[in-house]
Amino acid sequence: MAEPEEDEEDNAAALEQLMAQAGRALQWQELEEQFCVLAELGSGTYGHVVLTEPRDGGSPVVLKLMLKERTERRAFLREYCIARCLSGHAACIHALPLAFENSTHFAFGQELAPAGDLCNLLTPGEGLPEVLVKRCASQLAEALDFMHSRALVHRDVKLDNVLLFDHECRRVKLADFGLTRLQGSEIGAMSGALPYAPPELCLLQGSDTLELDSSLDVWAFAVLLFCLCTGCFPWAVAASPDPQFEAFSAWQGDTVGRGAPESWGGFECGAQEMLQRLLRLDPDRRSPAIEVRKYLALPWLRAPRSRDRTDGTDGLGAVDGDGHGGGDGDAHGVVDGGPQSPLAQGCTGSGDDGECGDGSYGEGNSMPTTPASAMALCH
Ligand SMILES: Nc1ncnc2c1ncn2[C@@H]1O[C@H](COP(=O)(O)OP(=O)(O)OP(=O)(O)O)[C@@H](O)[C@H]1O
Repeated sequence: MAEPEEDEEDNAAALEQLMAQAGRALQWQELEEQFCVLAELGSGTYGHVVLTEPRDGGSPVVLKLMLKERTERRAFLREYCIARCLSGHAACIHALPLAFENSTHFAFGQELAPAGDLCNLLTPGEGLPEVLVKRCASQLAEALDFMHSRALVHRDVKLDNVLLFDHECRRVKLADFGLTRLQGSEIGAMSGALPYAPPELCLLQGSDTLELDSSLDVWAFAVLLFCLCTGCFPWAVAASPDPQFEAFSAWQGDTVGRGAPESWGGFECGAQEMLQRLLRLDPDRRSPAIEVRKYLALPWLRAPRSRDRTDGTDGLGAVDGDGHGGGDGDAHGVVDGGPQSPLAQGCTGSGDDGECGDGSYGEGNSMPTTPASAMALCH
């Protein structure tokens, strides 16, 4: 059997080979000559994502345009090749065999996710109905399991990078493989602390590095699930002296069973256990993402909201007329500390001891605003 280092070298060599092939095949093409740009779907650090119509007919195509002045050729080829490799999975966005460059941009084609991303759907401070959260959880777990089985670590699991094909989350896909790297790669400290980053990454300083592992995605996935359930981040940063993170760490290490911190009180026992296992402080002890499947049949949230079905079955009840679950259509909302919903109340709990199994969390719980919940959920 091959040693892990040999596997890593083989994977790295295979990716290099794909990138070299893609680089040789890359054509020079002016965007406007071939495509009519219909709309901008999003923009990020490296460029824009636009909906286009090919001038010679055919279905609309999404193009991810990356500014050459901000994108190295290798980085573009890596993202394109990884996206193509993952295209075979139902829960990974499908990248088309279409890539080109011109004087200003690199570009590659993708299928259209007609309902935008998870930021469109989430009402800050409120969270989604449990049935929708579970649909997202199960599909994203499959996507991550697929990536991790191929030694790829996404490294940017967040609400903005989960694309929707309908407003009921029956089909969601993981996207944006710009930061994806092979397991075992050395990664450095981040410039800005992100709420999705695990403690081992938040601890890195200066020129410290970390060997990339799938457990990093698992942590971010669990933070994303918390956001979907509550409309709040569990903490601003997974490091001291963040008070929410410190309370969570104490709970994780608690041997005397003092119960969940306030912000975890709205989760049912099974969901608390699941999230604790995905958020083990020691990355070696973190569960794989696919473990969420074991918890899908259990209830996750204690305070059912009026727009939730109480039986937790797969027939979604009322979602607003626009299908956005009560949002105002602004894709990038902010948790503003204003009036909180019952789910958000469930998020910080009742101030009760948070013990599992007492079923004492109702809709009347007070919801203190926390620094973490006052952060922008999406960018
Ligand atoms: N295939 C698609 N269909 C519909 N919308 C899309 C698609 N791809 C991307 N978008 C939209 O564009 C946004 C930015 O896309 P993407 O994350 O790939 O770009 P990025 O430049 O890597 O962004 P960031 O720097 O924030 O990571 C997404 O959050 C989403 O709203």
